[in-house]
Amino acid sequence: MTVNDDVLLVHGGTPLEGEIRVRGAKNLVPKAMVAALLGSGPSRLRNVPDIRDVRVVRGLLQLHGVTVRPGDEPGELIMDPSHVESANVADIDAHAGSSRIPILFCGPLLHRLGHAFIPGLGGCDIGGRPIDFHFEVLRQFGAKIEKREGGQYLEAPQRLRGTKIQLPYPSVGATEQVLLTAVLAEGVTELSNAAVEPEIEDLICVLQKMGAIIAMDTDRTIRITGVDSLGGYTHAALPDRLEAASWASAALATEGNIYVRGAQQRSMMTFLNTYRKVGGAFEIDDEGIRFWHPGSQLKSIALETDVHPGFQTDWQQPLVVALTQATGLSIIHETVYESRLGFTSALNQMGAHIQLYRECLGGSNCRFGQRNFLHSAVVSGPTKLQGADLVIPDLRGGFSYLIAALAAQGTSRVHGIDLINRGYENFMEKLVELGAKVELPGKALG
Ligand SMILES: CC(=O)N[C@H]1[C@@H](OP(=O)(O)OP(=O)(O)OC[C@H]2O[C@@H](n3ccc(=O)[nH]c3=O)[C@H](O)[C@@H]2O)O[C@H](CO)[C@@H](O)[C@@H]1O
Ligand SMILES: C=C(OP(=O)(O)O)C(=O)O
Repeated sequence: MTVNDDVLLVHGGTPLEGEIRVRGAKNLVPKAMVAALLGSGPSRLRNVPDIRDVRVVRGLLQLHGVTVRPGDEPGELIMDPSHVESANVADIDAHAGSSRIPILFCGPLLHRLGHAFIPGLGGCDIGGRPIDFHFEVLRQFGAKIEKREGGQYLEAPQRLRGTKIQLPYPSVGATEQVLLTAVLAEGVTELSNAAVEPEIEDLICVLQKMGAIIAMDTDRTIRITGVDSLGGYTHAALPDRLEAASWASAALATEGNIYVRGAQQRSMMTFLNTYRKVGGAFEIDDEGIRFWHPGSQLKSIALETDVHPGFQTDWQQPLVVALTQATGLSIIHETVYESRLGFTSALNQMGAHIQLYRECLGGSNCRFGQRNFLHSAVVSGPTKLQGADLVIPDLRGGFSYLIAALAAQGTSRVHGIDLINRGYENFMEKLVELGAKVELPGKALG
């Protein structure tokens, strides 16, 4: 369901209980869809969630002449790039500001067409989010880049060449940029200081199925041997570990019990360790993970976000809501995005005690220390939360507000809920299934 109405009424105080299912990861599926552009034949992607970022990429692929149609199974997409060369990309501007994904079209389009136009990016407003690494690596491959009205124009005067790249920081997007470009470049590319998130490993699996040669070393080095052509792939996307953790945090904050079908231990090990330290309970089986509040007091913790295998930054915001219910002082050090703690001011209006600091309060000094970024927090708990008027600031912050409203006494009005559809499939139906008391004014739910 797509929610057009912008306000959700949340009557808090009811534990979330029941079962929901997570499907393919928001941070993998759109990239696997972009990879289909590299193939000479059709690709088949399974476990595709119905979220806005997928719809955006589907639109972009179609604009570039890729035929995208549902397969026989629910959540299956078949993408045929046979007609990319003859596509007319007139309406690309309509996709400006839609998501982070358009930047990843650079390599595939340069290989196929010799040129690309990339509209301005969207994504969550949680920091400056520059794309300098992306352009720097594309230049190293031999691309020419020019700023034009509404975006960036790129050209590859000749076949892109493999190169030696050292990322200044293990950026997920820049690592994917290198992978999607190097697979068809001439010769070998060696990427050091690469990001190694599970979604990147899954993208590597997709590319290997297409015929790519990619080796991952243990020291964040990825070596790609370019090939002359790639075929299509058949792949089931890895499940969304970020959505799964959001529901786990919701179970904890509302004193509930949620079975997340599809959640996988392997990609969530760091989150699970932290969840246990906070006092959350979980049980893993072959189909998913059950998360619940065991009834005892929750414990405060010190937490630092980091690149994989560290604590993923997208897990941070929902867990902070649960930490408002823990006894004592929790310390959060956000080291990936400089402005990702801004969402806490609304939690304070609801009754939380969260103080932000410019200093690095974790065990390490990060890129944001000694600068003007409120990127550390001290959460003092437990505090009773009260319903409030909330405006959704970003994807995970938005889901965190939903959790806070569900945990609070009284009614909250949550504005801007459509943003959550960018990364959480059918979240309203899931909330209703879990017994949440939510209302879209003027509409029946459930
Ligand atoms: C669609 C998608 O997969 N989004 C994820 C992806 O975002 P995304 O790929 O945008 O995140 P990056 O890993 O690139 O960003 C990490 C850090 O590097 C900086 N940076 C990045 C690129 C660049 O050219 N220059 C630069 O300075 C960013 O400002 C940020 O501080 O990884 C993030 C980190 O796990 C997740 O939070 C996002 O959910
Ligand atoms: C930051 C996120 O996503 P994006 O990179 O798409 O803005 C997120 O999923 O929390």
